[in-house]
Amino acid sequence: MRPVLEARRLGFAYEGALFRDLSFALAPGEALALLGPSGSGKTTLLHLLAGLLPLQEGEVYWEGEAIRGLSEGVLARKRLHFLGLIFQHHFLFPELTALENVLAPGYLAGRVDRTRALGLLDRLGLAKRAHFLPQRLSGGERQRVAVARALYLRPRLLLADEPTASLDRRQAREVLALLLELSREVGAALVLATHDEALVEGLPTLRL
Ligand SMILES: Nc1ncnc2c1ncn2[C@@H]1O[C@H](COP(=O)(O)OP(=O)(O)OP(=O)(O)O)[C@@H](O)[C@H]1O
Repeated sequence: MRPVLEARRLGFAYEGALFRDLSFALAPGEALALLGPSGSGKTTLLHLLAGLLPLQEGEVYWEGEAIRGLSEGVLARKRLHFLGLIFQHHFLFPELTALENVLAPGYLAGRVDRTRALGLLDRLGLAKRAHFLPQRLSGGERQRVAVARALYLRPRLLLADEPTASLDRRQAREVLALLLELSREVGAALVLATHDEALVEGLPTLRL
């Protein structure tokens, strides 16, 4: 099967080299944990994989297509459907309800399906919170809304940057378990950056 994401011999340096010669490929539904201490380059690598930072050495392929050389406009259009992003901070719109936040990418893509959004919130244990504003949700609940939003347009690839770092242990495990379960279910590849080795025990890992 063609990989969803392939990184071939990636290297990147700011002043000094951050990493070099990184290669991996992910099939649909596969997950990879990026492990490394603060400053090791996890966010930088995710940005390269997302086409948000220009490549230096090596290549990134999205479903077999090299992203080097694609214009900003083309990348942005592809990203909307190909990629779901989840960050350490949830970045929900504070003035929109949980449901409206999940639907937000749908407005951009012209695909507004309230039933799908409600179904995702339900899968994430948030059926009763659909009409709450983010300020009335717990940290774990907000992050689960962010997961639902990232999944809404059925992305092929999910990139998650320390998505559980602001949560307590129990909530972190819950959010991670749901993220893994749902990405497998929809056949999205997942790259998850974390400094927390215990949290991702058992997952394939790449160390920076
Ligand atoms: N725009 C930039 N210019 C110069 N150096 C940068 C820039 N962005 C990041 N760096 C440096 O690159 C290194 C890696 O940063 P990066 O954010 O990728 O690490 P990280 O592993 O994600 O860290 P954290 O877990 O703390 O988020 C850091 O030392 C950082 O200071």
